[in-house]
Amino acid sequence: MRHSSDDLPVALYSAAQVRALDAELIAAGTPGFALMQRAAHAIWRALRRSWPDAGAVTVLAGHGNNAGDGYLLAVLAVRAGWQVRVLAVAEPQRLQGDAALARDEALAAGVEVLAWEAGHEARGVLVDALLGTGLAGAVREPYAAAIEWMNHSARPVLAVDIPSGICADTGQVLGVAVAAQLTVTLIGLKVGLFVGQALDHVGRLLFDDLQSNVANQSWVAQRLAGDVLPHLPARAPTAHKGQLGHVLVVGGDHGTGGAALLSAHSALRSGAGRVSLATRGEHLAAAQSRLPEVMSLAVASANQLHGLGGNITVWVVGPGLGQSAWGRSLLSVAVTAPAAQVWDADALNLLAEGVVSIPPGSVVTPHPGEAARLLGISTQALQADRPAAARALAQRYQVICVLKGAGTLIADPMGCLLVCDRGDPVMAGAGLGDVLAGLIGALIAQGCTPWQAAGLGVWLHAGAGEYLAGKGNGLAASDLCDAIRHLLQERAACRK
Ligand SMILES: NC(=O)C1=CN([C@@H]2O[C@H](COP(=O)(O)OP(=O)(O)OC[C@H]3O[C@@H](n4cnc5c(N)ncnc54)[C@H](O)[C@@H]3O)[C@@H](O)[C@H]2O)[C@H](O)CC1
Ligand SMILES: [K+]
Repeated sequence: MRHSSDDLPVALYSAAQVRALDAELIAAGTPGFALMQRAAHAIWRALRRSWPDAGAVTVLAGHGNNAGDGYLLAVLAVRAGWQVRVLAVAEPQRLQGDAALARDEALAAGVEVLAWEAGHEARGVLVDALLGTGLAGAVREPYAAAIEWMNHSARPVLAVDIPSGICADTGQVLGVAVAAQLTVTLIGLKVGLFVGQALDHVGRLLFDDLQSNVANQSWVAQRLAGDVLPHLPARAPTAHKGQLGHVLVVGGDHGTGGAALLSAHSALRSGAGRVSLATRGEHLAAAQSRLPEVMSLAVASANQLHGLGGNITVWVVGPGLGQSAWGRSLLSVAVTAPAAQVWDADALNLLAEGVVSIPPGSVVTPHPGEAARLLGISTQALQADRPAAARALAQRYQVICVLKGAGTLIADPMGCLLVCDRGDPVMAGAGLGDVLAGLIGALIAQGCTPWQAAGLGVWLHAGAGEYLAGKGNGLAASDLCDAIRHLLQERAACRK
């Protein structure tokens, strides 16, 4: 699944911030019940547009305001002549405030309200109004059983605000979560809709701000949207390679030369003026025949690398580097170089071991396993709160951290966070990280700051994956390079 992100805003909020926005709106004179009515209208519009001929809807209702939205939706559906049933997972008498008013309105409108039981038939479109931003801790019974029931119903599911069971801050499944075809989220986009396991649960995403005008509020993260990313400076007619940076890729120990070659290929195709590769001698013949444009050097010891330093703009260190004495010694030269640094793969494993310190302001591109090692936590703990992990890494090492995986995150040491909502499962394959590291290096070489290069690089990389997804699985990492080149050209063309 992917989100339909074209017309979504870029600002992402925490659950607490959305609750605060909600409270501010109410304090400013819009009654909570009016917001709930607007929410119901937004959900009903989305439901009718997505399933115009369904004719029947079953609302699964909890006992918070998320349920209130569901009860008012039921009113709209029954008025439109649809068959409507609310299955109340918590006793309807537990509802309070606006949610209780919504329940009363539904009963007055003639909506059938029954206590949920596993034996009920699932009719029409299922509306998940069990748990929203008020979810706290692992989903308890009978909510968990009702969520399983929905997931096994083989009916289309529309989630109100957020699929029940997904944490609005981290995107993690808290025990069990609704797998929706469509989520209609309200007031502000929650960061948890875009990261972690949420990507398997949200389905298509629609947004309605309920006219809350949240644009000026502070947010916790931003969607990585094409229109806020930098463009590479246009090349002057007299441009020459010396102005477009020199990327040095360092890596490729015994048996892992392909990773370094992929990074170098990627840097070349992404427009770096010059690309060099420092690798084991055994990879030289392959490098020279596959990438004749790249200056490939056999490096047996750290001393040989010292001599290269002077004219390099960006070091991309780590693809296939290994963790032997050879890799360690090359990495210890890299840290002394007066140039930008992009560290990937084994450079990060060596960093986690404390072999070297990384220069502040560098870019690191860990996958979850590498990131967990850097933080000294389990991969499971890391995945449970990816935004927090990306921020912690950026702060601990004073670097730009690109935490890879579906919903790649980019964090800086100040706590700024970007979330990539592009990409495709065809990208789950070997070598794609090597391509990303080379791409980010090439963007820095051409004048982007490390932060800009990380954002633009992740966006182009994921966009290239989407672009090639139609061709099916079996994507080779090197295929991405031409697609990235094409997308870079498209961005340049848009600008004219
Ligand atoms: N005017 C408004 O307030 C609007 C709210 N909107 C919707 O409201 C929800 C948020 O509502 P809230 O009442 O804060 O919380 P929930 O409905 O998500 O649920 C809280 C309810 O659930 C119980 N609970 C919490 N954790 C668990 C758990 N792990 N297992 C089982 N039960 C749990 C808890 O006891 C609470 O009573 C928001 O998402 C919107 O959908 C609208 O946006 C309109 C305006
Ligand atoms: K929900």
